[in-house]
Amino acid sequence: MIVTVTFNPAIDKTALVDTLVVGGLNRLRDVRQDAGGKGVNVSKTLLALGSNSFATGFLAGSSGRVIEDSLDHLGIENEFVWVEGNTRTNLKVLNAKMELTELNEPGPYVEMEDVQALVELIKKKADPSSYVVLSGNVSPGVENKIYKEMIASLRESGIRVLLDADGELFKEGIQAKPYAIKPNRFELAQYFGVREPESLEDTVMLGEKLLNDQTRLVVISMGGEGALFLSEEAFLYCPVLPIDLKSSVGAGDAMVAAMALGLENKLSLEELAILCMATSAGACTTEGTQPARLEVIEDLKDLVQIERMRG
Ligand SMILES: Nc1ncnc2c1ncn2[C@@H]1O[C@H](COP(=O)(O)OP(=O)(O)O)[C@@H](O)[C@H]1O
Ligand SMILES: O=P(O)(O)OC[C@H]1O[C@](O)(COP(=O)(O)O)[C@@H](O)[C@@H]1O
Repeated sequence: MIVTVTFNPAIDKTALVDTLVVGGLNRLRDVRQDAGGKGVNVSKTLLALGSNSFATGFLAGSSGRVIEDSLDHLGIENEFVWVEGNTRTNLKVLNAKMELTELNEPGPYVEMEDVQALVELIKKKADPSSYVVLSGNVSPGVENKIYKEMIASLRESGIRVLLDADGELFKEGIQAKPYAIKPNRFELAQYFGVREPESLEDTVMLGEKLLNDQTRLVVISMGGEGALFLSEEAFLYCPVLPIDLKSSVGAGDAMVAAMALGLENKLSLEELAILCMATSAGACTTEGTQPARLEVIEDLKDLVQIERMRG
């Protein structure tokens, strides 16, 4: 069973504008809403891939109900800890050049006792065969060391964690050596306090420093430049797939879903890379944060190219 944990879910509002004017009036078109937040998107993608998951985290107010209803409607098993306030709405604006501007709200306040309730819920659902996906930002009130503490505590119960976070959450979380991680190139550089590496070799050099006796899989996503897959088995580079881009929001989450499924199904690194590339490219072919249909993902798999950098 894959358990997805979203501390700070969101209703994702995606809209188009010809040119985004900072400090001026912008009239949005093609506005659409999706139940989102990183873990929620991972669960939705897993469903598209034909896999069940259990979605949990924090929800609040009427926006929280919208997300819960959406998961129920899709048939995704879920149980959230309910807190005061209202789940956030995040605005994603794409201009005519398909450049994305994201405006993410902070989300409702969460007390430490709510975090305790969440940890108990996760432990009730997960067992040593489970992968727990910890992804995204946390709500105000939650400390940056939370993922680090949760990874350590889940490990005591034999549960493996896949971490997808940025900034301090990532920095702290890494210290507890999660089983798998998916930084993008910016997050990787931020972690090491360096400028974004330009070459694949330099990116690999940073990424391999994060592999260790417990962190067995490092996937570095590079947006329109593809992704790197590092494990003790091999180091692989996959160039980006040629697709008709609709929205890249949720592409990272799609990749995380494919990683979790690949690990659960014990795929080889090469098979896992193919699934990740096809699933994330598929997410880019849909509007908003919707995952692609399984047939689309299957077709995209044929386009994946793999360059072996080591192993
Ligand atoms: N324009 C694109 N065309 C095809 N695939 C893409 C595109 N943008 C992203 N992807 C795929 O999605 C993956 C994750 O995207 P990325 O933007 O790196 O994630 P994140 O949102 O986590 O930063 C990429 O590694 C790539 O496989
Ligand atoms: O928790 P954060 O870091 O604020 O990110 C939340 C946002 O990320 C998303 O999950 C999309 O993430 P990706 O584009 O990285 O896949 C949106 O659904 C959501 O609004």
